[in-house]
Amino acid sequence: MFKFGINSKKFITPEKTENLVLKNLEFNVTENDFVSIIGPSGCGKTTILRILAGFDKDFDGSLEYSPKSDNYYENFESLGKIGYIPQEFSLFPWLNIEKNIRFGLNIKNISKEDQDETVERLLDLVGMNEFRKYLPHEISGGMKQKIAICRALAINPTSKLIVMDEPFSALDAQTRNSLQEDLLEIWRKQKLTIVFVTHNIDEATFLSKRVLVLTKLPAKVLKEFNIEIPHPRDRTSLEFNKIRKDLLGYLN
Ligand SMILES: Nc1ncnc2c1ncn2[C@@H]1O[C@H](COP(=O)(O)OP(=O)(O)OP(=O)(O)O)[C@@H](O)[C@H]1O
Repeated sequence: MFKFGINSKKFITPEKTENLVLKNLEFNVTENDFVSIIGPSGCGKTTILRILAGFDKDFDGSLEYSPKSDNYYENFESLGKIGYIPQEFSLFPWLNIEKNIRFGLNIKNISKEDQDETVERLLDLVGMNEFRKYLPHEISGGMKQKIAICRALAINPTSKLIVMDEPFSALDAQTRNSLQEDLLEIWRKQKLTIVFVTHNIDEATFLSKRVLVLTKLPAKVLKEFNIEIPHPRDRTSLEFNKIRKDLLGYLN
């Protein structure tokens, strides 16, 4: 689907020195992939997602969309086809759940009927129809993140690429596990392609088709794992724990 090839990505520090964050970092993402990125703290994972989402284009390298071998941003970003889901719940506190989902559709001048249809479909998708009139502070953290996912899907109705930056890290273990299952369901139903950053090895093993382990700064891909265990995955199985152990070995 696309090839990420960054020769270098630098930041200027407050001391006016160069901080080389990414160096010769390459990976491919295919249609309907689920790629997780793990690596030491501060190694540049968010920077990669910000580049993928089109928020930061100040780097040396290229993003190639295939099979057209066109410019990645022309295919994705300019058409508003990338959904970005940050770590923190990014809902408007003064709008109810339904209006939060509808917000992006309003600014895109989508007809009332099409908006209604999209809102219904997404609320059904995450099983939150009965909470449509609730305000964000009246629902749980896990629910908020489900609505954030709906909003990303609503804003980009033709979106196929979703990038997620530790979206479940603020949640308790039980909620996190159940949202992981919901996300896999959404990924399957919507035929999405997901690039997912996490610190949690269990989460990466449970969700991903592939896991990229990054080095410390300047980051490149240390190891790529293909996880071929069919879904639903059993977190207590031997094969699951073997992958978890291997990932941990590389991360350390
Ligand atoms: N806007 C910025 N200006 C200057 N330096 C930045 C900026 N954004 C990130 N950095 C630097 O880039 C490096 C990578 O940061 P980034 O947030 O991408 O890492 P990360 O792997 O996502 O971190 P964590 O695992 O802690 O969430 C850090 O050294 C950080 O200080």
